[in-house]
Amino acid sequence: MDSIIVRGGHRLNGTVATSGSKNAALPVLFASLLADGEHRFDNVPYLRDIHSTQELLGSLGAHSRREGDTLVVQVGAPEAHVADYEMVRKMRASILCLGPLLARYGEARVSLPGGCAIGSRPIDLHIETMRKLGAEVSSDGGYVVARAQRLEGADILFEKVTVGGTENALMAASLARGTTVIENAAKEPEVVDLACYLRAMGAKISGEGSSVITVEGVDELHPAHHRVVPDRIEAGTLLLAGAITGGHVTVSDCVPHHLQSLVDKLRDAGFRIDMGEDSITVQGTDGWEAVDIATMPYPGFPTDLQAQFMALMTQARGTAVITEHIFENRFMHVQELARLGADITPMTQVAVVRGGRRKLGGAPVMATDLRASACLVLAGLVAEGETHISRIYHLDRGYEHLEEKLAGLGADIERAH
Ligand SMILES: CC(=O)N[C@H]1[C@@H](OP(=O)(O)OP(=O)(O)OC[C@H]2O[C@@H](n3ccc(=O)[nH]c3=O)[C@H](O)[C@@H]2O)O[C@H](CO)[C@@H](O)[C@@H]1O
Ligand SMILES: C=C(OP(=O)(O)O)C(=O)O
Repeated sequence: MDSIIVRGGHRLNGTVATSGSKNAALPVLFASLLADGEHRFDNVPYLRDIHSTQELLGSLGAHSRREGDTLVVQVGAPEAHVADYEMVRKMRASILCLGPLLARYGEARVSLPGGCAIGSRPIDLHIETMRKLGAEVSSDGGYVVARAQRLEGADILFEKVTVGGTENALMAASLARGTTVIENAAKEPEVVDLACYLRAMGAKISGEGSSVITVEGVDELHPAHHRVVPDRIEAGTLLLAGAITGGHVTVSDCVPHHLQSLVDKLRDAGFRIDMGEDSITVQGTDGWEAVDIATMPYPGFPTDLQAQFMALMTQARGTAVITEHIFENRFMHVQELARLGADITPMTQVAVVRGGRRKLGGAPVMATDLRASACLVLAGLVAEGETHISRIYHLDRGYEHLEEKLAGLGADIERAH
């Protein structure tokens, strides 16, 4: 099993490019199920989750091939409308085939994703949405089974902001009869990117990026060409890598305003940040202050950057309070950071990080989930000696060539096979 070895103590310097977004690429790939023919997606990162999605789409009659960073998906009639447990288990985003399959074929059988390391990850809001759109939904042997002759537009008010739920609603409503109004919709850039692709396919959507989205259903959609938005979480992780080493790093090929909440917190901590048209630069500093964060739906501080920000706070002057509002168990990295010498008290939703410029020391640690892995890499960049991170397959689900990108900035990091 692969692991990553980091030898800390090098300031990062230089420019590094952002890849396409995992969390935006997955929904648009699932949206391709809504129309037969050839769909083209540029800027699709090489990631384990993308590969898993290709496998799942293949089992649903949508075969794909790579042309460099472009993924071409050829959609044809599937033999069955089933997302198998073995595939869904590998990747929770598989639930995003529920809306497209149901809207297109009038039936879907999708394995229940179950919980994962970061939390229980229920799908009740997805199911409720399909019911509101007129589907009959039941569960059978660990699968959600949904059926509808033709979905009917409806008013959907989400009791909680849900990114995946909003995405499934958008895809299903695009082929429903009549108008759907989604209230308390997620405003994440990945939702906006999906709406853009659906519109390119002929969908009639307005209001994406705000909390009310309106969809006028159409009878048919067609394949289209789309460029996946840059990965704001990868960009944020790379920026934090520069910050934690006191380095001077420019993260290019990103959408700076997608990272406003992180930039604000970095400035509060005392970092100098310059925002360009499609780049962000963090300037080296030798000391920074502790600042509190609380994760929130966009445009709030992203849950997917909480672990990496915690690594930065272990090196701050003072005490930072980190509150996780999205997932109930997203502090698995705390115990591993403690193995490197960090002083953190985790409570139910809150972790108290006592920084005080405490030196971390290298140690063997274990990645427990995707962003926790990135957090340990960042901590390893400043830990004295060698940090050996195992179970790195989590990282490969969401970061393209992370160790090459960091090595390009001057980090001493390598992958051991
Ligand atoms: C709002 C938010 O920040 N969502 C994050 C969530 O998206 P993802 O789409 O995975 O999760 P949701 O946005 O749906 O979840 C938001 C909250 O709603 C709850 N929920 C969700 C669906 C449901 O049917 N019932 C229910 O109770 C979840 O448990 C969670 O507490 O994880 C992704 C991967 O880390 C992040 O990129 C997203 O930014
Ligand atoms: C947890 C994540 O992904 P997923 O929703 O695919 O598990 C993530 O992107 O941080």
